[in-house]
Amino acid sequence: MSLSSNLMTTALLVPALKTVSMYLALCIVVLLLLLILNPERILQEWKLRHIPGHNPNILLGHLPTLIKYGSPNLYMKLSRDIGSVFKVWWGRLAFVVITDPEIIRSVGYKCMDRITVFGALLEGDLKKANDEGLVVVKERSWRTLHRAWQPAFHPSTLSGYLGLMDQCARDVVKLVLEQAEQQGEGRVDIHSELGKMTMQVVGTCAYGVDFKALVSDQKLSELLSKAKQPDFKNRNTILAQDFVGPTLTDASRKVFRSGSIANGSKWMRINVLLPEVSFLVKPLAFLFPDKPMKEQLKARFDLYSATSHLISSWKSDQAAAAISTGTSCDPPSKCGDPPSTGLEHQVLKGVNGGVAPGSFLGLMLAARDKETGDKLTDIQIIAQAQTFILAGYETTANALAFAIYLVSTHPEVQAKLLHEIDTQLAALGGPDIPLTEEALIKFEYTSAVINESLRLHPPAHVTPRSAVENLQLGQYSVPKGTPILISIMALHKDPALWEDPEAFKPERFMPGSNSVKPNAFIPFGVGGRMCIGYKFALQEAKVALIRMYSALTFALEPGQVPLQISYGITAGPKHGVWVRPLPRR
Ligand code: HEM
Repeated sequence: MSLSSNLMTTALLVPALKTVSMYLALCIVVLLLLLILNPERILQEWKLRHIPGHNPNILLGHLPTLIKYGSPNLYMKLSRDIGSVFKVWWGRLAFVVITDPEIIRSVGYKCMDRITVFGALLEGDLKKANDEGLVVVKERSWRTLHRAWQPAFHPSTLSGYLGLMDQCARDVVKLVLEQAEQQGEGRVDIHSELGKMTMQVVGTCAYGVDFKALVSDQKLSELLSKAKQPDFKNRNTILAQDFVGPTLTDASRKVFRSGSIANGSKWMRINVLLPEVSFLVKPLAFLFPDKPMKEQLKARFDLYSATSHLISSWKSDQAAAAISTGTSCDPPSKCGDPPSTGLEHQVLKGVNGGVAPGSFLGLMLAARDKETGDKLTDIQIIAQAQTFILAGYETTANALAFAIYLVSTHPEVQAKLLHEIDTQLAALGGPDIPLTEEALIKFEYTSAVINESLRLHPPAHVTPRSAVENLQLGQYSVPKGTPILISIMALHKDPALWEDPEAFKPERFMPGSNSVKPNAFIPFGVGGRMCIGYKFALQEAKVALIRMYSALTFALEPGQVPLQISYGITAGPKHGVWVRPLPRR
């Protein structure tokens, strides 16, 4: 091309480019103006104008501070600076945060729906399996589902879980020693090992099959890599036997890791910042997923497919059993029903030959709507099974890891704990005696240690609600639909409610102490939507501490005080809790 034609092209192109960039700049300005002047945002700001709060950035709200300091730390600061009702902007959406015990109680009882604006970016069945689980579901379906869940936490069912919990706690002691010896030069991340234990417990209770989650890291990665080989012979049978536990442990961990605003996909943050253009953000996120988004989708997919695989195996086992016993199987869909309902459900073989009570899955398959008599749909069942695992695994593992961290940094507490465990076990007949419900009641200091850890480090540090009607929050009124956040952490560390709130003092929770004010301690939430699994979690945590401290103490590896915590959907140790297990016997 000659020089003159080059010059001509440039002369034509430059003004054209200038026009395009001016046009683009104009579009951006208009978009920004539309976002800033967004009527919904302005209306929300107007309706909540009387609620105190720090001035937000016009586009980002308080997001940078929330991410930098961790949301509960900001709520605690604002609660001290402003009072027990204040406004925080998560990007372009204002939440009213409450930290007063009476206001929290009244909201907990009145408001039965959670607001779920920070849900993962999901589509199709993965979205349904998330949205129809008991934690997320709206009030109307919640009642039916809540009724279906209840028998799983009936006192008689809970005592049936004791043998399994006890066996898993003994097994984790062995595993911790093995891991420390073989792979960690004497050190081990106790948080990770406890995660395997809680997964083994919830998984086995949920499905009634040995979850094989309590394995070494090396074995876990071997199993996972085998699970990924598509042409593995008899994959289906082997999956249920060997891969489900490890696959679900790995997937659940990743759901939490990449599911938070701070550590999750940039698309999630954009979605929070620009809810007005969510219809654009979602398809873009699926077209150009970043690493955390890919991790989240893969983990959700694994969780979904492993769960639905187990449900179909469960159904075909039931069908086979029905045929072999000559039970009617007509229509064929009836074969999917579990053999019994309610509390008299089937007793299944649990971990290591121990007896686990009837599985949660069995309950879900047996559940019928009280009014319509309808069964739960397959997707509803998958959603509940998935919820059981997600809600019960990470929370309890975090609670136990925090307890071990706190005990290891407080020798005087450790001495009292060891004394109680040794004396009570000796009185019961020796360290290997199986634990019963009556026996557990006697471990009062162990319970106090768990409660005080849950006060200082509540794994679920916040719980959301949506105002069911125009509400009065102390001196402030808020309109129907206002998103509300109950800050459990701020309540648990309120200096007006707790003497020396940052100190670890299990004595506060000992019988006879009057240090715990009414409604000031709510690690499991409050009202109708309080944690349905709290007794299960407390029983599991107590058995685990008794078995672990009966056999071991833990020396904290240097450089971990104060412990770094990551605040996402739950609060958990950011880099684990690294300890040297020291055998006591
Ligand atoms: C230390 C362990 C645990 C902690 C700290 C914890 C904490 C919580 C909190 C704070 C809530 C929200 C309550 C509210 O909004 O008022 C909740 C809800 C829930 N938790 Fe837990 N939880 C734990 C263990 C478990 C276990 C073991 C399970 C089941 C196996 C479970 C299942 C659930 C379910 C299904 C909900 C939703 C209840 C509903 O909306 O009706 N949790 N949990």
